[in-house]
Amino acid sequence: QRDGPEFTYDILYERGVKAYEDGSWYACASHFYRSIQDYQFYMEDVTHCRLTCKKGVISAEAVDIDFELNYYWKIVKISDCLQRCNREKLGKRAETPASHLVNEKFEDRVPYDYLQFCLFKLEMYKEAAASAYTYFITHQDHQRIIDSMKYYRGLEGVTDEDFKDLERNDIQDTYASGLNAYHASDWTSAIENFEESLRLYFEEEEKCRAACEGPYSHKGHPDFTNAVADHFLVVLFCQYKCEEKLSVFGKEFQPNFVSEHYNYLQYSYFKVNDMDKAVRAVATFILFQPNNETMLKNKAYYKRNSGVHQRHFIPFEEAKQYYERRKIVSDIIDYVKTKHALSPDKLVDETSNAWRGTKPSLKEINNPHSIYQPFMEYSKDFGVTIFAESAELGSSRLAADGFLHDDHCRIISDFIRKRKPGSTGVRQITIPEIMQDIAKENENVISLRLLTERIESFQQYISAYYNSAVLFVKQAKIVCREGDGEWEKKQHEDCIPQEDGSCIKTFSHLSDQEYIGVVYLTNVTDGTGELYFMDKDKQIKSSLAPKCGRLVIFKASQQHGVNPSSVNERCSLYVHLTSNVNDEDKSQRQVKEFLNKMDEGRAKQPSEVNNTEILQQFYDQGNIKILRSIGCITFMVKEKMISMNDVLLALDISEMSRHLVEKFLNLSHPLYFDFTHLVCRTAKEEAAENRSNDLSHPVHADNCVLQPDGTCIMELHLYPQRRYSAILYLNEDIEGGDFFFAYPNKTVQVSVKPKCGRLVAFNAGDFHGVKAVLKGQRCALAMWYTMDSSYNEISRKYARRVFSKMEAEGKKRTIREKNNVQNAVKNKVQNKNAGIQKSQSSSKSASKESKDVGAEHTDNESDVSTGNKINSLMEVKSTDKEEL
Ligand SMILES: O=C(O)CCC(=O)C(=O)O
Ligand SMILES: [Fe+2]
Repeated sequence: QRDGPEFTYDILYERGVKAYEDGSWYACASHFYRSIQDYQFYMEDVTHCRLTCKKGVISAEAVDIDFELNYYWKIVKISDCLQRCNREKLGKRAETPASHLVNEKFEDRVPYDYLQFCLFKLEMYKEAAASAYTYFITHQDHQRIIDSMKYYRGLEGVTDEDFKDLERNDIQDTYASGLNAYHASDWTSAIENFEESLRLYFEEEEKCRAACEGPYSHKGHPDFTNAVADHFLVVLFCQYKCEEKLSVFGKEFQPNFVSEHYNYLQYSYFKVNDMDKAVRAVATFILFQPNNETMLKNKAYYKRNSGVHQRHFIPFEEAKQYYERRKIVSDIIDYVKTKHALSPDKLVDETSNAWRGTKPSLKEINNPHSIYQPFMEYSKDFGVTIFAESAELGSSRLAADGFLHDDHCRIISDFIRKRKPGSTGVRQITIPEIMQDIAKENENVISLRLLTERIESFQQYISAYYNSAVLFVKQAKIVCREGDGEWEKKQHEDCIPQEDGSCIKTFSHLSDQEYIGVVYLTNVTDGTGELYFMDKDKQIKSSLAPKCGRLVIFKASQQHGVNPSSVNERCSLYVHLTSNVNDEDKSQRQVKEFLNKMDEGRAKQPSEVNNTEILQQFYDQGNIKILRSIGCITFMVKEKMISMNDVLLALDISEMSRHLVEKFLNLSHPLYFDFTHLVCRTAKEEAAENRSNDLSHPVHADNCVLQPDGTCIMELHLYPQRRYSAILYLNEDIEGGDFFFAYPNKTVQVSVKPKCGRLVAFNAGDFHGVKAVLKGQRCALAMWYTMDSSYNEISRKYARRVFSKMEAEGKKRTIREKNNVQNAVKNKVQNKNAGIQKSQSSSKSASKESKDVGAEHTDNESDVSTGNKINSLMEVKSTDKEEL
């Protein structure tokens, strides 16, 4: 068993991409090199297991029972062997394989494309040329890579030899040596090389076939035989391509690569007077190409002149097996293409040259839905938890929580604020209408991005749940029902309110291929406003209360209704999906195009990570009394619970901290906020004496999960994007609550007392914790920084936008008031104006002040060095803590 690598190829790939995006060329190259190497090791182990298990079991004695039982008995034994072998070879990795999307990237040689660019940036042109060429081998129509290769070739020091296929096996080289020897009439060496190249070929071909036996996810719920056949065919098509993949010489595919060996060999054997083998080589060649005239003439010659008979023409065994195997495989494929009940064009695209990567791979064609399958799994990691399924809700229905965070709910419901209720008291806005609003006011782009991204995720989630290849959005809209009980009920006496905002008298018959997904945007806490499902007799069978982030999925044909809510407003994002592409609402696509344009082609979505999740548990334990994100405090400003200036101050101070950290670490690339929040930890009631060893926040790192053995594992669904952390303390009138850096065994390395204005900054991978707060309330502004701009904290932009709008409205109001009152009492107007101006200017001066403070205090007070990690302590003269 190999020691598992610290990071597996999928993680390294992910990091490589990030480094590439950050312009960290060295990190990019090193991550991609390591990822390619790890992938090769990994695949070697996996195929080794497949081959040895199969050989071991196949050669074991067969039980003399009927064919089928015997066969599956063997399969069971092979599978048992495989599990053991994988566990032994791969250790923990066997349990958490990389997603097949990543594997496809490796199969398709995508890492080499990144690699060539990063190497180019590092001015490693020879290496860049090799990587580019390696990528080119599977992407021969790729203009950009062709241009890059031309460019590299023109550079000084780069020669033809540098353009080598880094993924090549030894077959080509050996074959080339054979050819050279042959042309130099060195028959012995020619024979040696051609025999070796054949041996390598058969070996590689076997490995290639074993590599095809990967996972498969089924469409629908096929019965046993169909499930086996489906998976088998996918494997078989993949295996059939192995010949194409290995029969390459130079950069060209050689159609008769295997049989050509026997052509050369027959002549070489003849030349060294090995008639026995020469005759067998003739027979082998004719097996592959029965109508080849030259070889038939040769055969006649041997018969005539060397006294050999027909019975001597025995093909070589390994070639014969290879040939017969391929013959059966191609018969099966022919059969499937022409006669199989499955639509053959769906099953395989004859012209596709999957391996060369210019067309979608066979797997995609054959199994399009599989890309969605892991999606639900993956969503769990983002906090989407299924809480009711068919058993509780009725068949083909699902409800889950956590699809949106509170911030998201507010941002999305904002779109509908200006809409007036219709005659039934329902407010709604569709995506095209949102687009129109945005076109008019040119704002809300960030919110729109969030909305479309969420709709898309939802669409994938629903597709995954119904195991459907692709579902199209027929309609998406936001629907709000006013919470005012009696009035609503009257409106709906003779019809059944629907989630889409309508109220229907009779159910129309909808296709079974249409689906509805609803995500609630508000909490309805008084037990009203439920969604309910009915059976055929209109009896209510199950119901569900709306709650921000809760999603419900059901078939459109299933009859549902909505109870009016009596107090709270009931808002939801309603998405109607269909399998019929003609019914697709094209505006979804327009929105995407629009966003792409807005983003200068960079259509990356904001982080989906729920940053407050981890701290939530402390919150639940009563340890943390205040936990506020920027989104949350922005909302509080809107609701007039706190003043805008206070929040602006927090934004500015955190911004200043970011600058400080950037400067202190001497970074050449900017840091972006990943997440900012205010945390206050309060002493527990119980006696302080008993708590001296308690921790308020256990030892952890901010971007990886500390393992019992002291290592720290980056989980892609957590926060690997976080590079640095900073905590700005806001008070010191407390006992306990020391921050500390820790050793991997969790013992204290060095501790820091919180103090108003003190900033601790560190590499997000450093271990740290917080000791119990013994007395008082300890408040801090926690900040996490990333170098990946696509994680840039959306709430910060949102807050700025909300505030500037509020300010603009404030100004408008001032002008309006001014005009109105001007004509009446001039003196009063002046006073009023003065008041408003004052508060505005104080907002500006507050933020300006804090910026000046930052400029004065960029120097750090003390350094704490922990090995190769960077920790730093800085003092920031902050304004009064009460301001926050
Ligand atoms: O409040 C502190 O001093 C540290 C908090 C922390 O480490 C975290 O929230 O991840
Ligand atoms: Fe932390």
